[in-house]
Amino acid sequence: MTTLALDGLGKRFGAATAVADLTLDVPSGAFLVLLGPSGCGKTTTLRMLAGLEEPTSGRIRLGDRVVADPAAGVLVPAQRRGTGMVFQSYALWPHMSVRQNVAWPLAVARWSRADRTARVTEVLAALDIADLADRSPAQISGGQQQRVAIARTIAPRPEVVLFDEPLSNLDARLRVETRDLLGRVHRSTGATSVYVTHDQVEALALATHVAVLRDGRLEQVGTPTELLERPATAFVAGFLGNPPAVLLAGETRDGVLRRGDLRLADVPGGATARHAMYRPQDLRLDPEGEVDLDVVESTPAAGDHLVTGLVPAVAAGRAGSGETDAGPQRITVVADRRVEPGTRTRLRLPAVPAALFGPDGARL
Ligand SMILES: Nc1ncnc2c1ncn2[C@@H]1O[C@H](COP(=O)(O)OP(=O)(O)OP(=O)(O)O)[C@@H](O)[C@H]1O
Repeated sequence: MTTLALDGLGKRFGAATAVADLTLDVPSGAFLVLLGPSGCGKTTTLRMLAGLEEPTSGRIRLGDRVVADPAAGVLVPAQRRGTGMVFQSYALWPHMSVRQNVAWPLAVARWSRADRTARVTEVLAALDIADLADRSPAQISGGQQQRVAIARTIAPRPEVVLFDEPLSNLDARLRVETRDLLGRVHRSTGATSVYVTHDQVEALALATHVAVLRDGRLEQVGTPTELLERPATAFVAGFLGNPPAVLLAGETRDGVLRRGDLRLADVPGGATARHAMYRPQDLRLDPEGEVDLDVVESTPAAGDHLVTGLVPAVAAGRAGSGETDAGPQRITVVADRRVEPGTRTRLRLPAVPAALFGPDGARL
């Protein structure tokens, strides 16, 4: 079983930095999801783990083996890392049957014929595709092709399985089905897995650990619950969760965070706060509330309604010079009734926000 440790990992492409100083450790058997907006460095990190990209700095350890350490001249080639990768495009051999595709890496690794046959039968059954064994990739659907690609990757029992947005070419229903299947496969193989996505619903469903990246840097790594309950930065708070936490921007004056005339929170210890965080379920729609909300969407969800609206910008002149990002903010709250889009209502805030974040985004 294999732990995974990145230590100060960095990758530059010419003058551009794709990944900077990435340090994280996950235990053996973890399902680590790399999550973040487009261009934040997820795929580059995954490709460095696979050995498809050479780091410019730092170190990668898989178990007790250093597989990349440019300062020490170490770069273990992809095929000797004990990793397997599932791509967004299924990349099956078109001229081979499903069975032959899955057997291929075992033949390359010189498994005996008997072991190959037994293992192929086992993984085809695990992925519910035994009845497709003799078809060619052209004769099966996209969802089935992705199952074959997953079967082919896990067949040689890699210690680390890497997934690069494997579900993004599937329709919504197949995405959920295949996601469940991936969870099942992970639980049964126990292989340490690293999974790249920008879909946080997928991330929260599968992950034992989530690393949120932004502009090539790690914002936070932890279990999904840790990140949801104790986000380290305003970015994580506003990115993760369905719906994510609500952040209201304001300005700290005389130890109080204010949004225009509204007092959001006392700020302890002479610190400067920039954002107050509220959990969507702690905000109530109330015509007597403190904050206006211009409703743009009202979606039924599990007996409640997700009401999305814009909190208008703080009036010019009242915001104060330091308050740069108090413009209209799109937020979603959980309400017990539908609210007509196009109408204005108000939000009642709890007396104390769930967290405060400073001007650098860090939690106070
Ligand atoms: N081969 C390359 N040459 C130059 N720049 C690159 C190369 N590969 C990636 N980059 C840049 O590095 C940054 C990180 O890219 P990366 O593909 O890792 O992001 P990502 O988080 O996976 O994005 P997405 O979700 O859109 O796939 C981006 O700014 C990208 O343009």
